[in-house]
Amino acid sequence: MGQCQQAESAERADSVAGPAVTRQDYRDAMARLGAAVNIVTTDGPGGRHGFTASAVCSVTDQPPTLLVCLNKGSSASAAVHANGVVCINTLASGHETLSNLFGGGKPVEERFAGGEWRVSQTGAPMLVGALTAFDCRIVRTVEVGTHDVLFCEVVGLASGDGAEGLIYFSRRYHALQGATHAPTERAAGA
Ligand SMILES: NC(=O)C1=CN([C@@H]2O[C@H](COP(=O)(O)OP(=O)(O)OC[C@H]3O[C@@H](n4cnc5c(N)ncnc54)[C@H](O)[C@@H]3O)[C@@H](O)[C@H]2O)C=CC1
Ligand SMILES: Cc1cc2nc3c(=O)[nH]c(=O)nc-3n(C[C@H](O)[C@H](O)[C@H](O)COP(=O)(O)O)c2cc1C
Repeated sequence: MGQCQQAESAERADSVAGPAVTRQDYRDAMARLGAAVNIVTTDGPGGRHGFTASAVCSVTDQPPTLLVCLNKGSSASAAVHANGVVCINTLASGHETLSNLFGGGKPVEERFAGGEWRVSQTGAPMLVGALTAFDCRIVRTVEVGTHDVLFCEVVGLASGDGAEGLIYFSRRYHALQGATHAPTERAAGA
């Protein structure tokens, strides 16, 4: 086996019988799957932290639950696990700079200085001006490969009046036109 083939085979996903899919193949395919952009924040005994996440998905509405995939190597990981709470702040168009601030490599204080925050019911920072925000307790964590899948039960919600969403697609941000609606705020089940 030549050097190139060896390197390629080392890059293949860890699957016994599955097709040969490299990490780069997978990422290139995922780049074609558009997703909302969120800043996931936390605070508590483990300290304040936050990271940008597109791997966020609704699981069930009873009890209202989302999942978030967090890279175990992220600088936010220890704080998220220690605090056991997160606020999933879904970004609106115009939040691209904030998304990049929380997208890695910046000190925590610099990240939070880029936005206006208030303290949610769980204590996690809630972004003023977020399209919508889910205040959550982490009820279960499942480790898969490089990531922890956090199952987050929603205990409070806040929706802003922003009309345009933000989508990450093809490694770029795109504004998404939507209908304007009145701001709401409520605890889950209310
Ligand atoms: N789920 C994740 O952990 C994601 C991580 N990122 C990180 O943001 C940076 C820039 O990303 P892009 O400009 O989109 O280029 P990219 O080529 O690194 O990623 C393309 C797509 O692949 C997926 N992806 C990337 N890294 C992943 C990972 N470690 N685990 C699972 N899925 C992953 C995402 O859907 C992403 O939009 C990279 O460092 C990337 O690792 C970005 C999106 C999702
Ligand atoms: C648009 C975008 C989406 C991202 N989505 C995720 C994600 O879903 N899960 C994740 O663990 N990291 C995601 N990241 C990467 C993290 O925001 C961050 O870079 C990573 O946690 C490492 O950051 P650190 O410098 O704090 O360690 C994303 C980055 C960007 C720019």
